[in-house]
Amino acid sequence: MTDHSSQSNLNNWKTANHDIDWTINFDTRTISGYVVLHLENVEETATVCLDTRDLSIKSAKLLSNTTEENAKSQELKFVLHQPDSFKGSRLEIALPGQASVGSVVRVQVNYSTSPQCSALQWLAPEQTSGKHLPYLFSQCQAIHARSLLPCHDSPGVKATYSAVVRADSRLEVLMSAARMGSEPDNESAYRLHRFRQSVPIPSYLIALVSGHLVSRPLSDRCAVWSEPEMIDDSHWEFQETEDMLQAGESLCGPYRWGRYDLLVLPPSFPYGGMENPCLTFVTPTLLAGDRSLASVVAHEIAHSWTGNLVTNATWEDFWLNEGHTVYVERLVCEKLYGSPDRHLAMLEGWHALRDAVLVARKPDDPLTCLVPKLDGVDPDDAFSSVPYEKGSSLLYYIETLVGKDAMLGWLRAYVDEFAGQALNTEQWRSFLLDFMAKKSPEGLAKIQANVDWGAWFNKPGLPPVSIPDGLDRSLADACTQLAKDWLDDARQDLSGFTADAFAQLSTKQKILMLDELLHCEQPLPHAKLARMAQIYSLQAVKCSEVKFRWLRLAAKHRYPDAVDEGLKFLATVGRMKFVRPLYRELFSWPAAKAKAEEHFKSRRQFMHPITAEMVARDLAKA
Ligand SMILES: CC/C=C\C/C=C\C[C@@H](O)/C=C/C=C/C=C\[C@@H](O)CCCC(=O)O
Ligand SMILES: [Zn+2]
Repeated sequence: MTDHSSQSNLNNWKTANHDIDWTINFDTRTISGYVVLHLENVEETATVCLDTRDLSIKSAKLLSNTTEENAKSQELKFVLHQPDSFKGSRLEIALPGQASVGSVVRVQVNYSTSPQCSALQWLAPEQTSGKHLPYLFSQCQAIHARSLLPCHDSPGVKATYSAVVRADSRLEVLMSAARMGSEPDNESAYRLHRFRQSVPIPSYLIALVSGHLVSRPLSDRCAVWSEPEMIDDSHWEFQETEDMLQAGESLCGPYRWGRYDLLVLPPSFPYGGMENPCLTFVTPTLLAGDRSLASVVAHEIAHSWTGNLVTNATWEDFWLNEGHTVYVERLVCEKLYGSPDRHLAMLEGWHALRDAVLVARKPDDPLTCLVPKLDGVDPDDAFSSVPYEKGSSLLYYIETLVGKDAMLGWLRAYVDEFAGQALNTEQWRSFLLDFMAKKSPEGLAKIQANVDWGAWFNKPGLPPVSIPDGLDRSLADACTQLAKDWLDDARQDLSGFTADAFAQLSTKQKILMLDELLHCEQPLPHAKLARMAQIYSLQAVKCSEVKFRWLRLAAKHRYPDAVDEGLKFLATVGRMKFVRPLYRELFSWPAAKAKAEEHFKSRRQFMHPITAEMVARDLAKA
């Protein structure tokens, strides 16, 4: 298997387990310690080559298989190669001799991270809600784990892990693993925390957080964690978590991870959610006050099967993780909120796909293929809504061909077949066709007659089938009509527009209505924007998704208030889904560019390193 995003010799070894020992130093903003890799040779070699980025390697040792002999463990020679433009530096460790197939070695690497570690954001107390203790959190997907520990940093490599983490005794420490207790550290003023992840996971799912954290139970197996200041709102917002988990189990089988906890992070967290096993990380922008954005939790729950159990072998097959997870997310939400909600979500998703393909990129951009070539491409640069929405559209299209019962039967069989494994798109297609041949020959015939695999997998731009054409629009029509009224009304007098038409829409409908306006090329005069802002109170709206769309719409039509309002919003959120499009719109507006550039440069030090890097790349292209 070739993973263009890794420089390790992962094909020579099977990684069984990582033993991690970390000490967190908030003063130097580094983590120091070691990792022991338990490796079984699968192809003869005399080296262990690992992915690293910005790590300071102290030593490498070959551990004996008995603890008594460890004292005599053998120092190993190593070379840390020059860094690649985005893959980091290969760590080449020389073994004392050729390792033969089937032999097992335990290699310990002692190292420390850099303050510039791309997987970590260090927050000073003033950047937290509580303002009196520091905070640290990780984000490893796609290829940032290598800045946290030397490893075979590829999603096709799955291993268990154990961890011992020492930290300031005033702080909690959590990981993407079961908590195995904590105690005062004998040798320091730190507290020592123990963790165990017994389900093999890829390195991108290793996660760490340390801060002033408290928790509230949501069910026997679910809790929500956050800083004390956010725990009440978080506990209310995510009350549906256990229901979503049970809905996921009814679709995909038993939940295999033990606990399902949620962590609500500080505003700088770059994504809506991250499916770290046992401890999903979510952005505080989900705290809408009406549970309207809880579908992100349904998404992260769905990853417990599609992505975390059944995993893309490389990042070129990212749609296997995200397309399936969006498809399952919307089936989960259908069980909680009904079928019209599922179709409304698919219509909203189609807007996101159009935006990704026609606005953020160009329709012929090879990175808008469902299965892009990533040789020489940083996965962070390739990231977009395409694998999520073109991928889930393909699955929904197949459902319309074979019927929902056959599709749900396939989904469960797919999870059962590939749980614990990683696969690529060709393996996915083979399994689908084999399953249908056995269970639904008529469905197979429809797939073979209608699905143009080459167009779906390898053609840039929108898919060959327009999904919205066949959807239930019962919740969408009011949104589309209101948007059309604003666009088509030629009167000077706008008093006919009242607050009620918008107020009676649900939050999800308001989001769709604003997307209809946003993705229309018709001009929107400033008088209309001013009337809309006034009667819909858009400057004061709490829901981040509504607020973002309003600001983007206003900036797109060069409405002057959008500059200061937009920059004020950008100073409060770190979610790239909002930050990048809004900065891009302001960077593209000649009258606003200098102010937006200055704003970014002044904010950069407080931003997550991934977000800061991606906005800098957007600015360079502006
Ligand atoms: C074709 C793309 C190939 C590889 C990209 C893989 C990872 C990209 C890296 O940037 C990590 C992405 C992590 C995403 C985490 C959560 C998302 O599911 C949600 C993003 C949108 C949101 O904020 O809601
Ligand atoms: Zn996802």
